[in-house]
Amino acid sequence: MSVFTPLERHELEAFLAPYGLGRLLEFEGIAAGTENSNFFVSLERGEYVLTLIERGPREDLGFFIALLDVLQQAGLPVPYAVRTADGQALGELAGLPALLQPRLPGRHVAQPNPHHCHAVGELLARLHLATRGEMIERPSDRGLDWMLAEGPLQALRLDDDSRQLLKTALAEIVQLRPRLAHLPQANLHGDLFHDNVLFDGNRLSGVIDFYNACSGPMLYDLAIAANDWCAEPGGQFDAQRLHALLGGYAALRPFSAAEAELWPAMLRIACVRFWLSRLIAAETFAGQDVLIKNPDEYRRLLAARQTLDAGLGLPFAL
Ligand SMILES: Nc1ncnc2c1ncn2[C@@H]1O[C@H](COP(=O)(O)OP(=O)(O)OP(=O)(O)O)[C@@H](O)[C@H]1O
Ligand SMILES: N[C@@H](CCO)C(=O)O
Repeated sequence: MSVFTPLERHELEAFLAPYGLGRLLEFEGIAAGTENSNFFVSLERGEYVLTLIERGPREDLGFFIALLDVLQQAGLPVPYAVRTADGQALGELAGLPALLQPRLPGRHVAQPNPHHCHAVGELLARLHLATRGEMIERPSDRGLDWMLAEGPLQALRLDDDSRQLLKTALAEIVQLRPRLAHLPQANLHGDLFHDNVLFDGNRLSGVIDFYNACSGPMLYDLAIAANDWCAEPGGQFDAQRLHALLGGYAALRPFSAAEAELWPAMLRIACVRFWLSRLIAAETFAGQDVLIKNPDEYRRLLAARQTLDAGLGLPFAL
């Protein structure tokens, strides 16, 4: 399971004392997740999730805390940082930065349907609208520069067809880069997969795992979500789910003409990002007891995105 840093009860109790939330009743490592160590923590005064941040520089944590405060104030169901009695959001446990957040209700959906996709589209639009006015700058550490640096290295490990597929996609990124920089921007979730959203019945009750959040083109966030929420196992889009996601989004934030034009390319870029990160994770954690997601799924998605079926473009382009 993906608890990289196990905790002893006594060290957790010492960490939790300044929050003033009562005695520790129970805690349990969470198997899901691939990047950080997470624990469900039951305290006398409520249910929480403790995250030990395993990846990324500590100075970025101020960004996550500030962004989640903005989103919580905008009414989004997010895991903002609970403060200690003297106002500290960020602690340290087992030598790692540590955050305590409310445990959000609901469960992950294994098989998203159009209703779920519509709700995710709306949620993403609300997230973008809440931040576009006063976007908090943070370039993604897995942005275009990273793709162009890592892509050629990972290409060396691939078979001929896959290498060609990746190289074509990287060349497209180089060519489109100046236009991508002019797309409308906001803060992005950056990883809005179905294992990062909770539903309580039909109600979207939580969005979690903001550790890939950044600032950037809003269209990129939508492409990441579309690739995960609306694809068939072979990589092709399910038209009903895709229309539901895009419709839910566009009802709150209509698309621009430039976004409509760049949509097919943005879907491919979002495939490259996760194909590469999964290839790297598979290599880094090979043989370890850590959840490793299949890189090949994103090779298939990228191959399927070489052409976009008529009717699957952005529906409400201006
Ligand atoms: N605030 C929360 N409320 C309820 N459940 C949560 C919360 N935070 C995390 N979880 C649970 O813990 C699991 C792992 O958390 P998360 O996805 O943040 O881990 P990660 O290692 O950072 O992720 P990923 O692999 O998605 O990048 C989630 O799938 C969810 O079930
Ligand atoms: N959601 C990512 C893992 C975390 O970045 C993936 O499915 O590859």
